[in-house]
Amino acid sequence: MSGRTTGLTPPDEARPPVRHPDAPAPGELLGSHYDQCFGCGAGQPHGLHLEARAGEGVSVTAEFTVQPAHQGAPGLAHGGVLATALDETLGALNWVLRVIAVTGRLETDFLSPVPVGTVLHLEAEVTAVHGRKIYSTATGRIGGPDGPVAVRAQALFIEVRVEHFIANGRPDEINAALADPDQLRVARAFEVNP
Ligand SMILES: CCCCCCCC(=O)SCCNC(=O)CCNC(=O)[C@H](O)C(C)(C)COP(=O)(O)OP(=O)(O)OC[C@H]1O[C@@H](n2cnc3c(N)ncnc32)[C@H](O)[C@@H]1OP(=O)(O)O
Repeated sequence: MSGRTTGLTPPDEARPPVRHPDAPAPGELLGSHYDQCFGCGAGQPHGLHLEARAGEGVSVTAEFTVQPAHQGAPGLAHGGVLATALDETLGALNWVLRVIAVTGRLETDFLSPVPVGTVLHLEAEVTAVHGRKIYSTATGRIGGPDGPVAVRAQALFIEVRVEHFIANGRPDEINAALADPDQLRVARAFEVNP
């Protein structure tokens, strides 16, 4: 037994999230955190190419269009792809907090099938922070911000240092990322956080 708490409900001592003073302005396009990311990278031909924007407070919005490569059943999005879209949108909250955090736990509800060709509109917000633990929620709506909710998630992200990636990533990709000035700029943007 590790004694680890696996609940997604913040403890009583958790505090409300704080928008970083240098966070991108509401409406600003956040860009990809990594060109080869399956969720947001332009370098992945069959990836989601999800585009996220900063929202008000500690929130983001995002969109992605379900492609034929994302099918799980004829004409319908794969559930794992939809979970990826939720995960990626939740990960984009890092830009607003200006911390680096990775998914520790992701609980997903699938409310209705999502056909190929759908523009999925996603919203995510941080609800509470406790130490390195970041509690957040996300929803995905069909067609736009007022469309019916098709998927939703509750998540726990854990703050990590950039060394997490250097220590665990495959050397080829790590070395390529370290040699890429754009990638270093993204990493440094988060490291300024006290
Ligand atoms: C750069 C951003 C990219 C964003 C892309 C989209 C998001 C992603 O998909 S990220 C990729 C998927 N996620 C991962 O690869 C993470 C893999 N997991 C890990 O590396 C580690 O388990 C990690 C870093 C999460 C936690 O390990 P570690 O740093 O040793 O922390 P640890 O001490 O175990 O836990 C810290 C706290 O979090 C809690 N915690 C950790 N994992 C979990 C979990 N799965 N469920 C619940 N609680 C957890 C612990 O209980 C502990 O709580 P407390 O402080 O109250 O005791």
